[in-house]
Amino acid sequence: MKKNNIVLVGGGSTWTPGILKAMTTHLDAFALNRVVLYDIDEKRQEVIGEFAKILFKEEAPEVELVYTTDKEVAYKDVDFVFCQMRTGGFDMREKDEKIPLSLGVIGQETCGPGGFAYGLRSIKDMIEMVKDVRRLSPDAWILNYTNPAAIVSLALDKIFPKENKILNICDQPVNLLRSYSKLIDHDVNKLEPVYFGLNHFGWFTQIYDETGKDRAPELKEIILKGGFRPVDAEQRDQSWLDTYAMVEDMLTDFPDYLPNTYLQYYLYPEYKLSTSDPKRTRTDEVRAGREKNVFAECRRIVENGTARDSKVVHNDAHGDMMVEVAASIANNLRKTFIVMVRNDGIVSNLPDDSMVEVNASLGSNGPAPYAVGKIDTFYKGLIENQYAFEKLTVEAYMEESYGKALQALTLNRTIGDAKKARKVLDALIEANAEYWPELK
Ligand SMILES: NC(=O)c1ccc[n+]([C@@H]2O[C@H](COP(=O)([O-])OP(=O)(O)OC[C@H]3O[C@@H](n4cnc5c(N)ncnc54)[C@H](O)[C@@H]3O)[C@@H](O)[C@H]2O)c1
Ligand SMILES: O=P(O)(O)OC[C@H]1O[C@H](O[C@H]2[C@H](O)[C@@H](O)[C@@H](O)O[C@@H]2CO)[C@H](O)[C@@H](O)[C@@H]1O
Ligand SMILES: [Mn+2]
Repeated sequence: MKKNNIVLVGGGSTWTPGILKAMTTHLDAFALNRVVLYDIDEKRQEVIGEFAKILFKEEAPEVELVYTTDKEVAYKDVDFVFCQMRTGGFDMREKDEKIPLSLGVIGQETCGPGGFAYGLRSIKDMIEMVKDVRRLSPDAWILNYTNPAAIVSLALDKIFPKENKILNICDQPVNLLRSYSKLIDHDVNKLEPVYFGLNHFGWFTQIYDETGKDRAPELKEIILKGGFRPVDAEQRDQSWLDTYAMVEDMLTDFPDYLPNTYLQYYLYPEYKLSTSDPKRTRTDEVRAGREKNVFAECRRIVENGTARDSKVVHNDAHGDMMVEVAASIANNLRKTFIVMVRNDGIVSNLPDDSMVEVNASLGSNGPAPYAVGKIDTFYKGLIENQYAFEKLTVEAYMEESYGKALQALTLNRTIGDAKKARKVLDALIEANAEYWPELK
């Protein structure tokens, strides 16, 4: 089996320890030669990088581990790029959440005006990353997790239309599947989901088990009777528990399919707004929780010189999935994953150039998506509205157009009012002056 050279972009991310741990536990499936951690923030990178050296010395001593802030080192001769950057960091995520909330609309990392603002920041850095990678590693696979993945994937598809080695993926479907598997006490690896939609905007239509039986009806009944909690509820902050609980409401109103949790912001914007605190948002929870714990634990491990007793770097859906996706491509396994691809007729009554999130078999020639066919009016209407928002957002960036930005935000279901959209847009322009193109 070929041994791969990997670069993890956003090497100082809170998710990096878990991904590295997953790499060390999947070496039989995904062989490694060299792992480079790359970040633009030297301090963050050093803490996680020193931890990584200990982890790899203990769990995978044959693999070379390097960390750097030099992109010439990072992108040279790699087979796979795992990309998970956050342009503007948590300081800007906080503004994405708090500015809209202070103006009376939803403030969220990837949905509504927060996702719009984050999107305009991410696109620039993502274009630069793709160009750098292609200069230094023309054949590398770029596996992107950077959010807002819906907008990033659409922008990259428009800007690099001939690229066939960029794949955008989200871990939310796999994480939901793990939670369903717990509800019916079934091995998650034996469940086969069928899914359609846009990223953070989709539905599971069936959940087949190994006998071919669709378990979705049973799952819906269980959730409608007893609610829904994530598989790792003990490790979740309150906002994620509230989010999962909303699945019961969505199923009560729209019982056809099992919804992605992110649909709560589009279906119940007024309720979500009324239960949000503009002074304390998800960013505050992450800073006080995951970020603080991950960095403290990495420092502790470095001080002790061993990672063997560590809990923070445990595997979850995120790390496992990233490595399994890479393994399926590297070794032409053609396993099925839910990924983002250009529609091109997969959902036959949606625009060809939308980036849909659907099942695909994943091998060395990339994703081979499965056809979905026609979707019903309610779902088509919701998706077309959201897709128009995403497309206008990307066009606003590419054409540096204030008018398109205003159209995008006016269309978004979390706003739906042009005067509100203009207020939020103007406030976000001011906050993002350092990151966005000038919108004229
Ligand atoms: N697709 C998914 O389902 C999924 C799941 C989890 C996280 N994410 C995304 O992964 C990313 C990281 O999330 P996080 O919460 O760990 O954030 P984080 O801020 O902890 O980590 C991101 C890191 O990226 C670095 N960075 C910023 N710009 C960079 C650039 N141009 N080049 C290299 N590094 C850069 C930052 O310095 C930071 O250390 C975010 O985009 C997040 O939305 C996606
Ligand atoms: O608010 P955050 O930073 O905790 O999370 C935002 C991300 O949420 C989703 O990711 C889930 C993931 O699916 C699951 O495996 C688990 O690790 O929790 C994460 C949330 O904490 C979402 O899919 C990502 O796109 C978001 O970035
Ligand atoms: Mn996601």
